Amino acid sequence: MEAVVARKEEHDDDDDELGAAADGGVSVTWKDLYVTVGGGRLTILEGLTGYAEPGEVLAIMGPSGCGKSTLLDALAGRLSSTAQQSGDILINGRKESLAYGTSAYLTQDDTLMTTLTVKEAVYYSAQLQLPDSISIAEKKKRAEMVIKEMGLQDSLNTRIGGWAVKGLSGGQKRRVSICIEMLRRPKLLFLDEPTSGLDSAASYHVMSRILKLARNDRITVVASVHQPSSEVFQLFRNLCLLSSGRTVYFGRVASTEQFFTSNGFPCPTLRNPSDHYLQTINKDFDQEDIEQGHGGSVRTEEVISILVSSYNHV
Ligand SMILES: Nc1ncnc2c1ncn2[C@@H]1O[C@H](COP(=O)(O)OP(=O)(O)OP(=O)(O)O)[C@@H](O)[C@H]1O
Repeated sequence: MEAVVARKEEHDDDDDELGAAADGGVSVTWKDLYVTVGGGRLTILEGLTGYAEPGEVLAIMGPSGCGKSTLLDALAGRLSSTAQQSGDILINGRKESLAYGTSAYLTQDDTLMTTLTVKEAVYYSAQLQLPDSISIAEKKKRAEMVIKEMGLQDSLNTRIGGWAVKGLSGGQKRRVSICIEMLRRPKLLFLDEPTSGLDSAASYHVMSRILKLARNDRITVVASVHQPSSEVFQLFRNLCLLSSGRTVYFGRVASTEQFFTSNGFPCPTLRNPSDHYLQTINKDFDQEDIEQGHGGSVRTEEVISILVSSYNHV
C-alpha cells in the first residue's frame, strides 16, 4: 500500500507537476479501501490502494465480477445503501467530499431518448442540467462545443434511434452519452465500460476522444474497461488490475509486462498484452493450468496469489 503512494509521489516528481489543486484539477487517492455487503459477510473490495491524476485516463480492468463497478461507485460516492465502506478516499490529498458538479458518471447503459436527434438530446440536457445563472445562448454554445469535442458534428440532425428506428451506431450513441456527462465540464469523470458493445475501431475512436479531452482540460478519468484491443490499451497511462476484489497490479501500463514477466508469466509473442493479463488472472473457467516460465504450471488461484503478493511486496 505504501509503495503505491510512494510511486505516486515519484511520478509527480517525474512529471514536474505543480500539483493538482493549483490548476483546478482533481487528484483522487484511495488507501486500504474495503467494501463489504451483508453486514460484512461478503467482501467485494479488499484493501485497494491507488490514485488517479488530472490529464490522465486510469483503466480499471479485471475479469467479470472482480469489483470494477464497485470501485468506481465507491470513488464516486454512489455505493448502494446495502454496502459498507472503510478506508480513505482523498480528494487533492484531503478527506473532503466532491463539490457539486465536479464529477460525472457514465453508467454502462445508454439511457437516451431514441426519437430525439443528437442536437436535441444534448441541447435539452444542457437546458435541464446547467444552472439558471448560465444564459440560454451560453447553454447552446456549451452543447455545440461538447458535440464537436466528441466528433459528432456530422450527425447533428441524426435521430438517436433504437430497435425500431435506425439511427446512430453504438459508438455514436456512447459518444452522445459522454457529451451529456461533459456538459457541466466535470473535473473528474467516471466511465463504466465506455466502450462496451463497440467494435475495436469504434472503441479506439471513443477512447482517443476521451484521452484528448482529459489532456486538454486536465480532467481526471477513471474508466472500467472490459477487453481493450492492444491499440486502446496503449492509450491508458496507468492500469489498476483487479481479481476477486484484490489488486493484482497498479502502475504504468508500460511496466505491466515487466511485472508479469518477472513473476514468470510473460506475454507470448503476437498475443494482445491485455488479453494475456486478463486470461492469466481469470479463474471463472479454471480448467487448465497456466504455464509458468520454463518450468511447470500452476492453477489460476495460485497465479493470482503469486501476483497479489508480489505486487504487495514491490
Ligand atoms: N450490493 C451488492 N450486494 C451483493 N453483492 C454485490 C453487490 N454489489 C456487487 N456485488 C457483487 O460483487 C461482485 C463485484 O461486482 P461488480 O459489479 O463491481 O463487478 P464488475 O467487475 O464491475 O463486473 P462486470 O465486469 O461483470 O460488470 C460481484 O460478484 C457482484 O455480484
